[in-house]
Amino acid sequence: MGLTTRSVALTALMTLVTLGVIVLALASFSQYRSTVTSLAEDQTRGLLTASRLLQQSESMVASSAMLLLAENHFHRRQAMFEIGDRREWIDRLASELIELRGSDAHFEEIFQARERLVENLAQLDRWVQQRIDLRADLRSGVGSPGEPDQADLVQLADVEARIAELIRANRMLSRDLGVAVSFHVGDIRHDIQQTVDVLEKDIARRETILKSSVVGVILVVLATVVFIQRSVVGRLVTLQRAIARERPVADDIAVMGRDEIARMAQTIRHYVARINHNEQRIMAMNDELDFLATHDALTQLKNRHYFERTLNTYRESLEDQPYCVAMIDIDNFKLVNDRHGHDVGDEVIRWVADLLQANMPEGSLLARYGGEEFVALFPGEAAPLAQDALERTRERISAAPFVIGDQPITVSVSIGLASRLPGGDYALTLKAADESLYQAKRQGRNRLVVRRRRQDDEGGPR
Ligand SMILES: Nc1nc2c(ncn2[C@@H]2O[C@H](COP(=O)(O)OP(=O)(O)OP(=O)(O)O)[C@@H](O)[C@H]2O)c(=O)[nH]1
Repeated sequence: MGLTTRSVALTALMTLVTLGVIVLALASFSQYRSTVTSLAEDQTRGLLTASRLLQQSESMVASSAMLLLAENHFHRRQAMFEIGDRREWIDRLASELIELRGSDAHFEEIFQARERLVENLAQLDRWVQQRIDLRADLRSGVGSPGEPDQADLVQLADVEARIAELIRANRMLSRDLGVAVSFHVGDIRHDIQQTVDVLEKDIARRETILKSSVVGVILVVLATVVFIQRSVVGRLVTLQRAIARERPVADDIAVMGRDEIARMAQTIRHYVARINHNEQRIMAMNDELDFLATHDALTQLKNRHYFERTLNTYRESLEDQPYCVAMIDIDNFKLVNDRHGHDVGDEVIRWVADLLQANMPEGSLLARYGGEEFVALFPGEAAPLAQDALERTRERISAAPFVIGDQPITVSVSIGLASRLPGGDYALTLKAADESLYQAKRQGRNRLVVRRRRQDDEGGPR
């Protein structure tokens, strides 16, 4: 599976889990809101209605006091009108309660108490009516004027007693009604408690689900981080380290898997291999160019350019130490070319170069100076050995003729050797060696002439 696919899968998973948590949280909030609304609207309204019902019952009983105190029929009817009004309210509030919670046993008690209360009040009304009439009779002196009728007095006392009894009964009924309403209120509170219990359980359950979901989200996020660290960052860092080396090696670039980074690593590996290959070719070409720039193609000796460049680097150290320079030239070389051809002339130059090189003391430098001419530098400890080495080589060249096919060719060299002139530089020393070479040629060739100290070297030659 590619990196893109894995990233998309992880992102989709994370999005799904996060969306799940959000939906769950929203659903919980919505449920809590509807439960709280129901608590606030229905059950709290039920409580309020019940308390108003209780108030109306008490008011009804209180109205019976008005009835009790009525001294005429007008006041009595007024009190009864008030009682009727309370009764209507009690009915309305009771219906409202039934609508909210449905009917139960306590409603039966409430309605019975209310019915009996209403009946008692109607009875009370009749007794009060009778009392008003009796009192009116007694005041108007019906029977014997000036003296109250004994029968009326007895009847009035009887009515008063019945009224007192009804008042007591009404108080009891009022208490029963209050108790029934209280029970009903208790039921409502029980309902509220049940709703709260269910809500608490539900909250606890959803809390557990939400916590698990949050742990799930954290795990998915951690998995994503680990995945990115291991599959992307870690591999990129390894790749970066492999190619940040001074000389990256293709085999050090790990190609793991078949995803995008693996393909990129494969491409980089391919390029590193190509770059290394090209670099090796360029270095080989550089070596070759360097060799060609510093060597003579025919003899493989160092060339004049290299010789002079080396002298420049030696210049300062050569000031303080002894050295000598030799110029070596093949004798009558034009004749070799003319008699045996240019190619044979080349072979002779190579042969002389090899012999010279083979006999040079350690630390010395030999170069082809041009044509059939060579130059040698003997710095420091090589200088005292120079003359012997050159003499020995010269003798070997002239003693062992160069043979081409079955034809021997006599070859000899003339050598001019000069030590460093005091106060003089390399160019003067080289010139002195060249003069000695010229002397050797003039003295008959095949010899070595050492530049001796002269009067005009004052300052001066040795
Ligand atoms: N085969 C061959 N000949 C060369 C090369 N370079 C120079 N020559 C020849 O070397 C010859 C040098 O001749 P001269 O300078 O007259 O010197 P010489 O004949 O050696 O005589 P002396 O130096 O006086 O002994 C010339 O004929 C050049 O053409 C080379 O690389 N190969």
